[in-house]
Amino acid sequence: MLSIEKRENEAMEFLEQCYLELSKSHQELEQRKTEVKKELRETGIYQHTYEELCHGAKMAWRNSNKCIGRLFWDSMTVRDARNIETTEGIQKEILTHIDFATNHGKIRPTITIFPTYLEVEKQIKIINHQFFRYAGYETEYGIIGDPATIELTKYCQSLGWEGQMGQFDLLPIVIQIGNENPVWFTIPEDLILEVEIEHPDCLEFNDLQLKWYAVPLISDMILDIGGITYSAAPFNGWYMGTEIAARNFADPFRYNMLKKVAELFNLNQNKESTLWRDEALVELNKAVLYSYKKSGVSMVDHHTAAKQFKNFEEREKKENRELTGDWSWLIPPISPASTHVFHQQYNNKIVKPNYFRRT
Ligand code: HEM
Ligand SMILES: N=C(Nc1cccc(CNC[C@@H]2CCCN2)c1)c1cccs1
Repeated sequence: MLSIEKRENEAMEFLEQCYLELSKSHQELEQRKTEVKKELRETGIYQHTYEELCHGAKMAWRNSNKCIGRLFWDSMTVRDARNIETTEGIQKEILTHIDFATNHGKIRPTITIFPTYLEVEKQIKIINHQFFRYAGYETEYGIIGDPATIELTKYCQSLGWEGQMGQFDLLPIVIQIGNENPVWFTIPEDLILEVEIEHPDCLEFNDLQLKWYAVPLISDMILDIGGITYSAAPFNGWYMGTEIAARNFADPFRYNMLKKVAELFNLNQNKESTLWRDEALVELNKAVLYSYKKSGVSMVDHHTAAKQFKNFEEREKKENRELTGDWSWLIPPISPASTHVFHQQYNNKIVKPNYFRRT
């Protein structure tokens, strides 16, 4: 927990940067700093104006070193849900976020910010890592579904949720206020947009019966703006194809599909040097990009994403802001050296506002 002193310094630093970027007058800045100092001294916390909250959430995205998608940082929709206090209210806001962000496939980067409290017993926590995620089941015949969610699946079952033991059962969303009993709910069918994965040139690809959800919606990161941390601030963008095709479907500890794809394309798996893994990965990535495009669901390929990131680098330079980045996350998992990112170094300094993993 931040000391009052530390929180005040972070608040002042944020207000100076934020008001400068919003071209506010010196007067407005000084007046606001006085107000915030007073509120902090009296209550130990302070309430952001909507403008500060909105710009702060965008600055946090702009400062996310691991994110290749930051060119569009200023165009995010920021939904202020700080007036919501009940689990019913939270559920309604979450479903409205999903509907608005999905937008029938033309995905809108969006964040919903729930209230934050000093009192631990009032803190809102969304248990899920992402709103959309498939269940993982350990059975005596092996694992069904996504191995990455086995623990969360067991936890949801302990709360009374019953899965269908399928490869792609969407898990419920679980929220908890303070130490109250967690509340769970399923996402209504009409709000769920998924993409069936097919290959542009190989009909048998459909036999793999692969699909994935349209909207990546991270719900377990903490938004830190000017010394205030928001523990429930779910945000979404659109997927980069490699996330699904080179990791979720390809990792041996996820859906582990490379062998099956190689069989489908009659690739010679007798020795590594036939590069059958690499060929299977490319076919899988082509299928994912083709399927999202065909379904009208937003997605970016890793080459286009790298070019957009190059634009971001140039624009940040023009704005006289020091670019920060985490090279090991910014390079895509396939053909990394075919992008400029691989051949460049990035300063991995942590700048706030930012999004942080829950510890
Ligand atoms: C608009 C399209 C976007 C694309 C294509 C994109 C792409 C990515 C990718 C590929 C990663 C690496 C993820 C992984 O390897 O697991 C990433 C990480 C990240 N992105 Fe973005 N992003 C987008 C929008 C956003 C938005 C709207 C936010 C927040 C407002 C955001 C914040 C982050 C953060 C915090 C991480 C690091 C996550 C972690 O530490 O685990 N991104 N992004
Ligand atoms: N395209 C996206 N991908 C993304 C972004 C942040 C975090 C994640 C999930 N990363 C964790 C997984 C699991 C370990 C390595 N990757 C995905 C977005 C998700 C939300 C906004 S954009």
